[in-house]
Amino acid sequence: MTDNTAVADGTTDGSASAAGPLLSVEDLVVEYATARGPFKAVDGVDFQVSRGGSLAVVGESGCGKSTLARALVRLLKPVSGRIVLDGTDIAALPERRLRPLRRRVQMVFQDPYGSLDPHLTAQQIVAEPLRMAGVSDRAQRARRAAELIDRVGLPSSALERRPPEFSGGQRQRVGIARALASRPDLLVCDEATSALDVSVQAQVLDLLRELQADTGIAYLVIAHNLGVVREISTEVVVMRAGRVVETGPTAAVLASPADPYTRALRRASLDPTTIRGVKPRAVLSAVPDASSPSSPSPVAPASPASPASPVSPTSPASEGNRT
Ligand SMILES: Nc1ncnc2c1ncn2[C@@H]1O[C@H](COP(=O)(O)OP(=O)(O)OP(=O)(O)O)[C@@H](O)[C@H]1O
Repeated sequence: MTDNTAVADGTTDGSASAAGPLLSVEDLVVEYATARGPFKAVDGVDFQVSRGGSLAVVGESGCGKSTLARALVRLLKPVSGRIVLDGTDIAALPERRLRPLRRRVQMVFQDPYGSLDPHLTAQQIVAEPLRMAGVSDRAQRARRAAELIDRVGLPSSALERRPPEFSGGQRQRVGIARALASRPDLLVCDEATSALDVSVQAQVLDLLRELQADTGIAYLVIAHNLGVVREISTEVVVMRAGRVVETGPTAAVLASPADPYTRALRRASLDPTTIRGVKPRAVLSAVPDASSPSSPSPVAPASPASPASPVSPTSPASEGNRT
């Protein structure tokens, strides 16, 4: 990377070819090894994200959203299916060939308290991906980190502060700056605002929208809050028990959902007893699942008594957090 400005403002480097979707997910299956055998947390999922587009994946707790997100950044290795990033299927690429592509898809995590190293300054946190990307000049890295911190709306004094000295919203801004450092084409935001107060949530969503307008970065937003989905996405994928039950333009799907499960999600998100858009599982699990009529309560997680490591040889622990 040699273009300081582009790195600093998060713009993509133009290496993506212009034709076709940025990301195409095809018949993706991700399993966990459990005491009772392999468990399909993501079961034949298909969707596409256009260049500069914004797609939300929505569904109640346990439907497989985070598993999907982690597979997309290859913190988990799918058992089958394709993840075609700008023409290259990364689903099964060995780490050596994956490494140069990792910078193009970055992730912002839900927990702004746990996803940043508390011992590092914001400058070190944001500069680290630059070092990994081969920017060897320390002064150059520091300059770019300062530009990114400014870009996400934090004062320059933030550079010398450590995560415990920030509020949740400020930490999430540092996480976004870190994710932008490698000039990704796609940001996967896994419940990136759900740990934040409503007003702070709105500020972070505003920031994400501004960044997209300025840079053309694409978003894949994992959310259970339909308010967030409305705010940030133009396309939506509704997941239930590892499968896609409905997909389409966000406005149309939320205005008149075709699937009973989406209707139940929408009702739940409007219900005052809903906690941050999540209805207690019992209500949603009452919606019959057309795809598996024999299972009366398919929304209930088929999670094992004792979750085991993923089936894939490439576990999150072994691949680590690349952002
Ligand atoms: N390490 C694991 N081993 C076995 N099963 C797992 C493991 N991690 C998740 N699961 C199961 O996989 C399913 C999908 O989990 P996942 O975390 O992807 O759901 P989610 O939709 O992101 O939920 P939430 O919104 O609560 O984060 C759940 O049934 C969960 O219990």
